Amino acid sequence: MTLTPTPGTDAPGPDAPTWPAEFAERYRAAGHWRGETFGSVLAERAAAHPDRIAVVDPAPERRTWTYRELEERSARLAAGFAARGISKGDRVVLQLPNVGEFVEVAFALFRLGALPVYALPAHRETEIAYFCSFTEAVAYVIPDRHAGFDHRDLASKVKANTPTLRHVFVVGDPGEHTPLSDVPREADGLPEGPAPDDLAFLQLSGGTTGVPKLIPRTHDDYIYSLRGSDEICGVDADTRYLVVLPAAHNFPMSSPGWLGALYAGGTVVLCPRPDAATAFPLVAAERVTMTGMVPPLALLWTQAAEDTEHDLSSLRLVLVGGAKYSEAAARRLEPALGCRLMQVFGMAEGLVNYTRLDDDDETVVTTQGLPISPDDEIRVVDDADQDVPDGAYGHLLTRGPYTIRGYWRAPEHNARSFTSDGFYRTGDIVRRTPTGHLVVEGRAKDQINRGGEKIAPEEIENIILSHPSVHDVSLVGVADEYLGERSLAYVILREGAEPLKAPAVRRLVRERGVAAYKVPDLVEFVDAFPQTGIGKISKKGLRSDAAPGPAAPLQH
Ligand SMILES: O=C(O)c1cccc(O)c1O
Repeated sequence: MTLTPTPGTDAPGPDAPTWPAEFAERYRAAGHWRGETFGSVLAERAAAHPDRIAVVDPAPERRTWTYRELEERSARLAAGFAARGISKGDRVVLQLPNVGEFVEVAFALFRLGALPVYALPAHRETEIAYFCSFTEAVAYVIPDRHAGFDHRDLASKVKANTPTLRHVFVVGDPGEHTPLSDVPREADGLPEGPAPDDLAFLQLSGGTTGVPKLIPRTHDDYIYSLRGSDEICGVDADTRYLVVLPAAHNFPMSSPGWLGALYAGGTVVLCPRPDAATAFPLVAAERVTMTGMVPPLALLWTQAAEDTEHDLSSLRLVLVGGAKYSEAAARRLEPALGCRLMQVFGMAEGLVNYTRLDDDDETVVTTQGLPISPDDEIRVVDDADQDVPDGAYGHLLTRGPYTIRGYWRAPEHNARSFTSDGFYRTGDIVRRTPTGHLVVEGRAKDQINRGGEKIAPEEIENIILSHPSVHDVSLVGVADEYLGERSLAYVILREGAEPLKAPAVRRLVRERGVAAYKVPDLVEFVDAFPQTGIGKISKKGLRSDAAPGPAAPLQH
């Protein structure tokens, strides 16, 4: 692994903790880490079946990339990036919707060993400015406009404030920036690529703190999770995987996702929007066999499929995960969509669990599955880190061949989020069934899971606290039939301060420039928060005080 000094600290140190040598040796000896890189995998697939379709981007005009085209175009783009001064280890914030260029740029960066930082299309100035400055990004890749938002203006503002940011590449009309299509497609000049144990990219953590943490994944570890996922889900060269969720999310990327489909030599179909009206005709036209989605979307698809004219008969498997999926909803999916359901419980930090294709129906609708790997170590512990018996609820800790040993440049946070022997504290409360399947009961970490989008309350509380009329605030998740949870801000106003109304609180958050899914769904003004024995705010108390209300619409 290439280690670069951490700026701002005296001691040069690794950007992220990695696996101790004896673990790395064990994972190699077991055949988990095979010395592949994303560049080598794509080159092999392109050599083996150059004319097979790798990527389909159906909108607005159908475009396809064969394996040969994807490999050639991404290698030439990599050389073009290199000619523009982007090198191995540099960070590049990648914020594209589900378009073919996402795949092409990602593979160009993989080939170069530059690290994509996967921003979501929903991220706005606050998040993007932070990703660019914290990672000292040298480039930022955007669409011109997407979902009614002009990303070029945002890029101009961020570039003005980020000294390291030298390039903004735009897919589409560039405005004052550089069109991605202007990057020279060089035939040679491609420098040596990364090693298999080098970092491949930085994924975003759902987070529990004021700012999101970055998750460093290596070629070795991520490719192992793809191979394992492919095996479990039955992904092969005939798989046609529809990317319904934003491609930057870990779930549609790797469980088994678009990267899993490409690893197996299958075809990736990019869905521009996740709604059934957009996706069903694509499933029919492209003969899609597999996809993955969050529970609220699975519910919409289930309802829509019960009365559709579109031919969904090509679908074999739908994966559902990312948030709580009710047993009742899970029972309806298979008959409605006419395909197999698989529950997946995963995290961008690593560990991914799947129910299995040969699990009985009861297990599929009531559990969140088994880990990918026999070398995934699972501990379920009490508050004192003592193991609880099987069947009892406890904190889920995990360590293994594709679970990180620490976040990127976050030593203090790492000391809290990992045990001294390298187990990641997931923050989830689970129990294990006699077959080893995990059932997720809830979470201990301070995080809201809004239909699969994770919100760190602290980040939003800090914004609301900046208002002069606000004395204190607590953002909590409240049960929602449709999203699983939505967010409620309890606000205590300062005595004698200008009164504040709920829409003003929501506007304050929105105008700070954060992703729309983080804007509180509900705001309530209270005189005091429920207190616990030790006087700290009880988020749990707040949650149980809040009555579930009517379902909110899903925001794309
Ligand atoms: O982050 C997640 O919620 C998630 C869910 C399912 C599968 C994954 O890989 C995930 O990262």
